[in-house]
Amino acid sequence: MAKSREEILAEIKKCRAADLSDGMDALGLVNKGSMSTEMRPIRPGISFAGYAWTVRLVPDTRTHKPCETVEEYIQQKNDFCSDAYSFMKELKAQDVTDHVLVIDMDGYPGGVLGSENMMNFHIMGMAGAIVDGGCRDSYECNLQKVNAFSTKRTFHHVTGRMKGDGVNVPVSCAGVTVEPGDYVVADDDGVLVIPQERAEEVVKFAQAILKDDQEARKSHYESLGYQPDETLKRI
Ligand SMILES: O=C([O-])CC(=O)C(=O)O
Ligand SMILES: [Mg+2]
Repeated sequence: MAKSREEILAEIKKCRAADLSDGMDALGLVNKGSMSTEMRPIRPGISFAGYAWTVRLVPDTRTHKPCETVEEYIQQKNDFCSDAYSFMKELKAQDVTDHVLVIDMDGYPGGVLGSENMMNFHIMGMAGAIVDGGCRDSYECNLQKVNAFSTKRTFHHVTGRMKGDGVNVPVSCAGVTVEPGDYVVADDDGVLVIPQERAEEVVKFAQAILKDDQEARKSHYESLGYQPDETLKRI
């Protein structure tokens, strides 16, 4: 009997991106879901997996007007925000537990992810966020231990630079086409996207690869007198 999405995700979470990438190779899906090496975690040690919840942003043709008052600036920023962050309305209306926000902005260095909204995504139960674009407020994001990957780090705001162009549509993120609901796996090695229709098979190979690796590494730990750690008990 085919496994449920929840069962598949639970199994994916136990594997490393490396095992799942090997599983993709085993099916002939070589390099198919591999995001570009520019896509990096904002600090070492972040690892998560979940269902893709996609957003596409495109360049905004309007530009910032010089403002004379703070009120004028805030008004302008809010107008731009309602376009760039129009996806927030849909996000808030849905159960996005265990989902990964995948934002395609074609590598533009606008800071769509920041220390405020990343905490908001965490509160909503999202596994993490990935952007082919910018993350800002890096110091606070790391202090708060939020799960962000990006191809750029920046101080730029996204507003007035990008605007919404669709949610839960197929997107192209760091070289990979991501369909809503695909499995997104992120760890220190990078980001891998597993097509939902092949995930169960990928996991089968990945588990066998991981099991072999655990056994080999366990015996190396013994030879070197290392204490076993959690990486020997993933499955
Ligand atoms: O304010 C924004 O839109 C982006 C940002 O810096 C944050 O979420 O902290
Ligand atoms: Mg901020």
